[in-house]
Amino acid sequence: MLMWTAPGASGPLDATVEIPGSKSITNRAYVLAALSSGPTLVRAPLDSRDAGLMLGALSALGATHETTEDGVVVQPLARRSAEPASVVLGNAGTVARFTPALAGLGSAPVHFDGDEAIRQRPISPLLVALRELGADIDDGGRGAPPFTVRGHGGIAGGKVELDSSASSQFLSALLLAGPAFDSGVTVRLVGQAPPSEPHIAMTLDLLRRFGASPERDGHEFHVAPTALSCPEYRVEPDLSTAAPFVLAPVLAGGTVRVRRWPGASTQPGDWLRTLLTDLGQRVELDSTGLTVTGTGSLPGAELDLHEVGELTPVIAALLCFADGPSVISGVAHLRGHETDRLAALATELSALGGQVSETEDGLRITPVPLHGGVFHTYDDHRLVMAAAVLALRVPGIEVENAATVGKTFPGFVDAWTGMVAPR
Ligand SMILES: O=C(O)C1=C[C@@H](OP(=O)(O)O)[C@@H](O)[C@H](O)C1
Ligand SMILES: C=C(OP(=O)(O)O)C(=O)O
Repeated sequence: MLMWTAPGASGPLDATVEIPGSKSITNRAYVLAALSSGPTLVRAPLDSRDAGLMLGALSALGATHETTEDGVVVQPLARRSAEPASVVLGNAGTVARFTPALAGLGSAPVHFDGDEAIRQRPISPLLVALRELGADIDDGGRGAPPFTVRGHGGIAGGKVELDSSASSQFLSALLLAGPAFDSGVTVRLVGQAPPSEPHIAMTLDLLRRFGASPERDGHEFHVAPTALSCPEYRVEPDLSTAAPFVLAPVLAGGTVRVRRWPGASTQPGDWLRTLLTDLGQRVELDSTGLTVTGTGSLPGAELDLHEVGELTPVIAALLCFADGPSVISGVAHLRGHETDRLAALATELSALGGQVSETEDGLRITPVPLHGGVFHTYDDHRLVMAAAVLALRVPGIEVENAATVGKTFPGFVDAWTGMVAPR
C-alpha cells in the first residue's frame, strides 16, 4: 500500500479488538526455544516481519520450526551450523542483538546484514562484550552490520562490563544466551542506566520460564550455565501494538475493549493503564481484557518515557490534542530506533501545522489546530500507528508506506478501520 487515507472518527467508538502476539515476547521465546534441550510449542506467537526474521535467523543457525494448528514448534539448535550461513536482520533490533551470540555457539562463519537502517542502529557495545566473552566477530572495524561471527563450537562466557545505555537489548542479548555459555555470564552495567527496564524484566521472566535462575543485584546480573526447557509457552498480546487502540477513545470518545489483556505483564504497554487513569480516562481490567472509555477531557502532561520508549510516537500524537502543553523526556535513545523518532515526529507533526520541537532527550508539544497532509513514516511501524491516532481528529491524513506497519502488525490497517469506521 503506497498511501493510506487513515479514517477519521465520525462518532464515539464501540469496538472490541484482537491484538496479535507480543513481538518482544515471541522473539525471546523463539531464542530460548532454540537454546533448549527439546522442542518448544510457542502458542499465539506474533506472525509479522520481525517474528519471521527471527525464525529465519534461527533456521539459518540450525534451529528449525514448524507451524501447526496450535502454534509454532521450534526445534533446538541440535545441528549447530557447520555450514557457512547468512542471517537477514531486516530492521529488527531483537534479531540483530539477540542472534549473534547464538552464531558463536556454532562452528561455521555466519554473515549478518539487513536493511540500511539497521546498519545505523547502535550495536557496538554488544559486539565488544561478546568478543570479551569469547566470540570471534569480524565487523571490519565498523561496530555495525554487516559483520561475520565465526563460530568455534562455543562461547566461554564469564564476567563482562557493558554499557547498555543506547539499548536495553544489548543486556537482554547477553542474558538470553548466557545459559549456553560454558561459564554462564555475569554482566556488570557501566555508564548511564539502560532504557526500557520492563524489557529487562521480561528477559529475566522468560529465562525463568525456560528453567534458568537469573540473578540481579542492582547493576549486576548473573546467569549460570543451564539446560533450558519449556515444552509450551503462550505469548501475550502485544500491549505496545495495543497502544493506539486504547488511546483512540480518548480522542474519539466511546469505548474500546482489548481482549486477552493480561492481569500482570512485564510489557511496557501495561503502563498505559496507569497513564490513561492519570489522564482522567475510565480503565477497567477484568478476566476478559481491558476496557477503556474516553471521558472527553485530556490534560497536557510531563512524561518521562525512558522505561517505555517504544510508546512515544503514539503518545506524542495523542498529546497534540491536549488542553495544554506537554513535555516528553528521557527518550534520547529513540534517535537510534527504526529511525530517529524524535526528529521524525517533530518534522511530521510540524508539517501538519503542529507546534512540536525536539529537546535533547524528548519532545515539546504545544497543541494547536492541525491540518491534513502526507505523513511520512520513515519505514517505522510506530509512525504509521501515530498517524492513525492523529487522523481520528484531523481529516485528510495520508499515511505514506503504511505497509511498513507489518514489522509488528500486518493486519493493522484492517483492524484500525474496523474499529474506527465499521461497515
Ligand atoms: O527487548 C526488546 O524486545 C525491546 C526493547 C526496547 O529496545 P530499546 O531498549 O533499544 O529501546 C524496545 O524499544 C524494543 O521495541 C523492543
Ligand atoms: C524499537 C523497536 O523495535 P526493535 O525491536 O527493532 O528495536 C520498536 O518496536 O519500537
